[in-house]
Amino acid sequence: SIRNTFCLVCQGPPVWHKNYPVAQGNRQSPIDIIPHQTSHDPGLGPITLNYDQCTSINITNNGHSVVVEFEDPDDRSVILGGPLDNPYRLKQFHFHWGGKGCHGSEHTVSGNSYASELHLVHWNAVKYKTFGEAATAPDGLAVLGIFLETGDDHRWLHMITDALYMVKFKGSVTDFKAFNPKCLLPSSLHYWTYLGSLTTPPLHESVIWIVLKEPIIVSEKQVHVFRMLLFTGEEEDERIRMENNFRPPQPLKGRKVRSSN
Ligand SMILES: Cc1cc(C)[n+](CCc2c[nH]cn2)c(C)c1
Ligand SMILES: [Zn+2]
Repeated sequence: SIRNTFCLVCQGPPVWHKNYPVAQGNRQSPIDIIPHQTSHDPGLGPITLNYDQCTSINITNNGHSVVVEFEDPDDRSVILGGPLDNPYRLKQFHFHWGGKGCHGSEHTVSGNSYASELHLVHWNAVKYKTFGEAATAPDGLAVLGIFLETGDDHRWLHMITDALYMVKFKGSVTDFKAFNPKCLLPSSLHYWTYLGSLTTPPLHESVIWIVLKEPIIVSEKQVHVFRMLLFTGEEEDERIRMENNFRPPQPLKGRKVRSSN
């Protein structure tokens, strides 16, 4: 298919460094996590997710992923504890996935990738006035990463996949109220944490990553629904299936990955 030559993201990771030199920086994400090389830090407490008052707004296809956005005028839904010095406000969550039979997580574990990866994006509203400002600060964002492994149907993921039919085209959006992402968490909140970045341009090195060790189980059929989405807009004559929207692992550059107990 003719690559959308104007969309840098669509030309993929190898060319991003030309417009975003930080792509070759010292704290880029994702990374390959090698469990026995992580350092267990007894000072690293548990994370807490206070999502019970969260207010989801809508679900949208932004041409790179499918995103559920939240109201964030106050600390109604925050992540706290673990490596974080402040509560971080939930802003949005989205997914990364592969193509048919190809896995699509961003982080890998000992070189192994999962079918998909869910990112819950939070920002430090104690230190920064806006999400945009926080997204450029070294301690501005906290992203909770959750692996999706294929197996049985996930009883709540249907709420998301049923909505995908409404946002097939890039630029489409539909209401998505009263969804609490707590239903997408695994039973254990044990995690790995390290300092990293956004995984698509502008690739800001502003993310404290918290990656849960335990994946959630979803069915291949449910992952396949994500591949029905399109990178392209309704008005474009070329229809390009949204898949493989993950960045491959980046050099660790001497960073420490810490492990909760
Ligand atoms: C300001 C900002 C810009 C972008 C492209 N993103 C998405 C990049 C991304 C998706 N998954 C990991 N990083 C975020 C989260 C914030
Ligand atoms: Zn992401």
